[in-house]
Amino acid sequence: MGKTLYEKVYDAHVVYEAEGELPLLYIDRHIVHEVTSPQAFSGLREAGRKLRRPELMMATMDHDISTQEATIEACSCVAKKQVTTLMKNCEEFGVELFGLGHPNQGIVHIIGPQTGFTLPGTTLVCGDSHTATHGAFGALAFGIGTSEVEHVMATQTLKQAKLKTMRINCVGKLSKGVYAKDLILEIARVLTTAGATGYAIEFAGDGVTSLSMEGRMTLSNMAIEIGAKAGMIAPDETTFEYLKDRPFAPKGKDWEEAVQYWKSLKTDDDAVFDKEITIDSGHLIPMVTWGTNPGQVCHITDNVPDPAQCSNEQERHGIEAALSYIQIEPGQPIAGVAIDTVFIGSCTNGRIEDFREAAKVLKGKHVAEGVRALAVPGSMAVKAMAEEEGLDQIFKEAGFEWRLPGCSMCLGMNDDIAAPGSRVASTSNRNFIGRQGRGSRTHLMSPAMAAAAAINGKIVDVRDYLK
Ligand SMILES: CC(C)[C@H](C(=O)O)[C@@H](O)C(=O)O
Ligand code: SF4
Repeated sequence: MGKTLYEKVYDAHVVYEAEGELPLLYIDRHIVHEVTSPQAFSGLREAGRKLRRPELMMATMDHDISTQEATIEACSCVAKKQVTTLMKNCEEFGVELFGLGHPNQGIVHIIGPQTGFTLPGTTLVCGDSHTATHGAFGALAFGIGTSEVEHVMATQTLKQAKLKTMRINCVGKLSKGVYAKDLILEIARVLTTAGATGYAIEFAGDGVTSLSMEGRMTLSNMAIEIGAKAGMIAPDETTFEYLKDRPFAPKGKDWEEAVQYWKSLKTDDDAVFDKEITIDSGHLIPMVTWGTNPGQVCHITDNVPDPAQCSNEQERHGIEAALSYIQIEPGQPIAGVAIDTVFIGSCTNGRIEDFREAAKVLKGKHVAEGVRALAVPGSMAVKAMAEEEGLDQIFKEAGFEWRLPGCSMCLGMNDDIAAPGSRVASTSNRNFIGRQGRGSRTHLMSPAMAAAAAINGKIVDVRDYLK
């Protein structure tokens, strides 16, 4: 029987399998950030250990740094400590750090791919739940806990159970005004946030292969939001084209050999998945979340659910609680809901294409009165590219604040916090209660949809603005 893409990468990395224990996998790549690494470094220091392969690690700061000023002074108290600790640790243990102001600095899941550190067929880990993002390249990438971070640092291996496999076949290319973000939100609607628990997903079909690498990363990024540990996409010409000549990608003869190998990283025709589902991506329309998890989402033309019409008691309570927090009437249309804050950024939608698409909507327009709008590039490279194309001007002229790279209002660990009671049109990946600031409410959507919401002061169908 043939193998799936996941099985091929997993099997190629098993270094030891003791009876009755989980297989030990070799880890090719490890990225660290300021929030989940301090204890791991301390553990190593206390045990008198060194890093097994420091050259396979990359470090950056993203979660709680200021996006207004690239200095330690501009960081909050806790952030200052985490940032300086990371600097000291990287110095002491010999890890390459892309710190504040460095041209490679940015959100972990944006700088890995952009520098060619993320490669097909590798195992890649990071102490961060959205590590699945790198699976868009055909890497087996997943988030790990702090004790696992320490284990990888010390041994370059990790014990990992083999996951169940699921293929999500996306049939049909996305139409104008519909993006990878809409596709993953539709998948979350169909599967719910627990639908892929225990699985490694493979995203397939022409709805996926027609996407750019940026779009594919948006899909893989949110695999965790439907419960999956990994979200992989088979590497193809689009992948190779994206990676060629990136600083850490192989060069010359090594590149040729690597591409040869990467071409084998496809699910075999006779491989069997534990589960397969099909999504009609060809007829998809823009999506917006109405609740407090990414699975509570509907099409822009829909009304939010009415709990009174729900026969399942648990589901009814879930809807009631979400609507009560989010303050939307049962059965109300999602279009037309007023927003006062807009956030375009994060590891889901903080890439160059995201700013290009939002800028198309914003060009020559201004955000509605009373709307606070932030545009936060995912990395210094994205920022530089956007500025070279003049996108920053479009954002600024539209009344957006154009910031420095970081996680920013995705989770409000720095001072980019949504005000209590505010309602945010956000391109990030989590709409949990209070995620962007205590008492704030989040509606997840694509960058183009967020831009359209910004200029209208309410949730609208972006397709009306792209004619
Ligand atoms: C702070 C960090 C550990 C966290 C995560 O693991 O995901 C963050 O990135 C998030 O998105 O909530
Ligand atoms: S941008 Fe948001 S989701 Fe991504 S790593 Fe940062 S906090 Fe986590």
